[in-house]
Amino acid sequence: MNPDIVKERQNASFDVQKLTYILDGGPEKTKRRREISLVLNDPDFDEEDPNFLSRSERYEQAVRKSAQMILKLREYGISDPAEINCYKSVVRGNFHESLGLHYVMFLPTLYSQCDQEQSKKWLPLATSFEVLGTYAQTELGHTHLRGLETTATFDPTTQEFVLNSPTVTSIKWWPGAGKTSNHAVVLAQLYTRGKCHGLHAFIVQLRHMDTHEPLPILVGDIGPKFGFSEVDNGFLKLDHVRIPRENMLMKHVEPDGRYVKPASAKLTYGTMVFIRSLLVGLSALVMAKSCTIAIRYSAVRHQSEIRSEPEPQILDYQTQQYKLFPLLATAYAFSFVGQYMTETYYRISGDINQGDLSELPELHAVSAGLKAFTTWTTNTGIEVCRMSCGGHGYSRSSALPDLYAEFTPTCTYEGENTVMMLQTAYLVKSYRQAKAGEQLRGIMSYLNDMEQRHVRAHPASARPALVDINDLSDLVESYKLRAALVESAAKSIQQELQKRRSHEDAWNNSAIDLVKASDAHCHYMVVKLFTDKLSEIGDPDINLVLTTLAQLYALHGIALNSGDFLQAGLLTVPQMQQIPVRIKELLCLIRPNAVALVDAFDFPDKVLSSVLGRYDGNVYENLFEWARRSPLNATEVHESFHKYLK
Ligand SMILES: CC/C=C\C/C=C\C/C=C\CCCC(=O)SCCNC(=O)CCNC(=O)[C@H](O)C(C)(C)COP(=O)(O)OP(=O)(O)OC[C@H]1O[C@@H](n2cnc3c(N)ncnc32)[C@H](O)[C@@H]1OP(=O)(O)O
Ligand SMILES: Cc1cc2nc3c(=O)[nH]c(=O)nc-3n(C[C@H](O)[C@H](O)[C@H](O)COP(=O)(O)OP(=O)(O)OC[C@H]3O[C@@H](n4cnc5c(N)ncnc54)[C@H](O)[C@@H]3O)c2cc1C
Repeated sequence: MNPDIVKERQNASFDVQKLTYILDGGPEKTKRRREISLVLNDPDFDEEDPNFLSRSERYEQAVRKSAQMILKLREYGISDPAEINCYKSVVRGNFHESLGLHYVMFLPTLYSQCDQEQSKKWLPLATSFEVLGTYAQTELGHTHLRGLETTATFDPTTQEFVLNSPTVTSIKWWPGAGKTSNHAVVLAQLYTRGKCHGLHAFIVQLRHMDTHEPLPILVGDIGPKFGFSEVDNGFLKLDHVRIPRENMLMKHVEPDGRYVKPASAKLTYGTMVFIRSLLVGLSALVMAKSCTIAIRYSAVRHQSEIRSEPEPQILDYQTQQYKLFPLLATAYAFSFVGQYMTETYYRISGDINQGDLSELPELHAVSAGLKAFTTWTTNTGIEVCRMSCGGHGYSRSSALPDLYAEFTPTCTYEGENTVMMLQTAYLVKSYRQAKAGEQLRGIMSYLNDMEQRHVRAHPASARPALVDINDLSDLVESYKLRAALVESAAKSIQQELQKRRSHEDAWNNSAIDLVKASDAHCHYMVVKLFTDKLSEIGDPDINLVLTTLAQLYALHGIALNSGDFLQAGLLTVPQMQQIPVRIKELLCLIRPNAVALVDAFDFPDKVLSSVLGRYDGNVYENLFEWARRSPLNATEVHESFHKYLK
């Protein structure tokens, strides 16, 4: 064990194990997660570092691993979805799996959109992996749902739907698993009795069940990407492909071609809401991994000098702390927000299953906003962690380049982030309702205060600044008032409308304000949820260290967005000047606990797959050992010497 890292752990002021329990949701859950993690010792999962393999080898290794996982899950009798998730995330490490779409999109779509008869037919096939599915929605030319071109036309004479990609732009593009899957949920515009009824989901067989040869359908892999090398993101061109009427999910078309309207057309989009909710937790996980790597490495890396003494640990540099500790605070904040998002998703989707759709718009708005907010922040954060590890951070052995490449598409898939932020129509709507005197419920209820509390932009001089920057509840209140930026967005739309612009143009001309408002709303939610969580934590040592992190998260966010807080008169200039001073104090308070705080995330070394983030801190000898395994070192003299240099 590296002596620096040993010393760091001795300095901790709290019980790391107890904090792990809080993050997992209780000691029982930690125990079970650790039991599941023992799978890492299974020699059947031994594999070559994917960084040393070609794309095709990576795909093959990933398929083998996916197949092994299925067999092992059966062998160990793991069937609880949360446990399956935990198992898979341990085995997957930092990469994705070829069967990912089957688990995260195909199966959930079947679960939520099959009727009884369909469930009976498809669920056994899909859960036994005879049917391997993907989710084919996006097209070469469009992702915007109303713009999708693929059609499904009902033919009552044969009781079939005819699926067609009429143009190049209508070819399905990006559905994961172009080579792996034999079925797809295809999203297509439904036509019956000559009328279009919008987007609906259909189960389409793509490949022969025995030979895996494609049916008369063009299907394949779209080629190498920035990351996702384990995944065969695919293309799919359907040329008048016929499927039985029973393959339409939720069966909205009667045998005579009559269309039966669903309770809400948006229920077809349910799987996207599900994944967006999950991505909040994924952001927390990846931010936690990145911080673990960068902070452990910073504790063992010595460089340069502060005083004329031996070289200090780079973690002692104030600038290094300023790079990493706000991200550490963010990882904790997002962990608690992820827990909230999961609970909220299951609560509201439970109500939806019972026929109560009243909270669907809020679930959509919150999951879209938090997905965008947390993935954007994490995306930037991973890169800061990589840079903070200097040259060794650039090596694939650090895992940080892979974490970035695998995570960055979360800002794009499942709804491009700006587009998701623009789903703030709900915010503006809520604002208008609150202004009209309606009492809002749930997370939007802060807008009820609008009129009474005059929550709106004021010049600094007009508002007495009562904020104590050391008091978290005051900071939460300031974020809440800043979230009233939605008022500026609503006003901008109003002004545009007064200029006789159409509603659509008024919206587009206010889009920057709308995204800002959405961002401010999400930021408020994160600060509030982090602060609320503190009241549940009884252990005084842990409460203290997490309070320090929450303060840092809140103050750092204000420092980055000082213009908003000053403009709205929420803080005065002298208070603003105090914030960097307080931030520096908080960095000093966090410093002795930094390694313990990342240890509490409890990532086994094999899951981190990072030479820099090793628990034992023995970085250099392992870096050397990793480099020696590079395929270029397989021979002492590379063949290119004989071919070209000699
Ligand atoms: C843990 C998981 C880990 C890792 C994952 C691993 C592997 C997976 C890897 C990759 C998977 C990627 C899969 C995909 O990307 S699938 C494709 C995803 N595509 C999108 O997300 C498309 C994004 N676009 C949209 O969702 C829509 O186009 C839109 C932007 C939302 C606009 O919708 P639209 O209906 O066309 O038009 P509007 O007029 O704007 O909306 C009408 C109305 O409906 C409301 N609305 C929209 N969406 C929803 C919804 N999902 N639920 C509820 N309500 C919705 C909208 O707010 C508006 O409401 P009004 O009241 O204003 O009418
Ligand atoms: C790794 C990966 C896996 C994927 N897996 C799947 C899958 O399995 N199945 C599937 O169906 N799809 C999948 N996708 C597709 C994914 O869902 C889309 O790429 C995503 O929804 C974004 O759409 P787009 O690529 O068309 O971007 P565009 O919408 O073209 O975005 C390009 C730019 O235009 C801007 N823009 C677009 N519309 C607006 C607007 N209304 N207002 C303001 N700005 C706007 C965006 O902000 C962005 O800056 C995957 C994508 C990736 C990268």
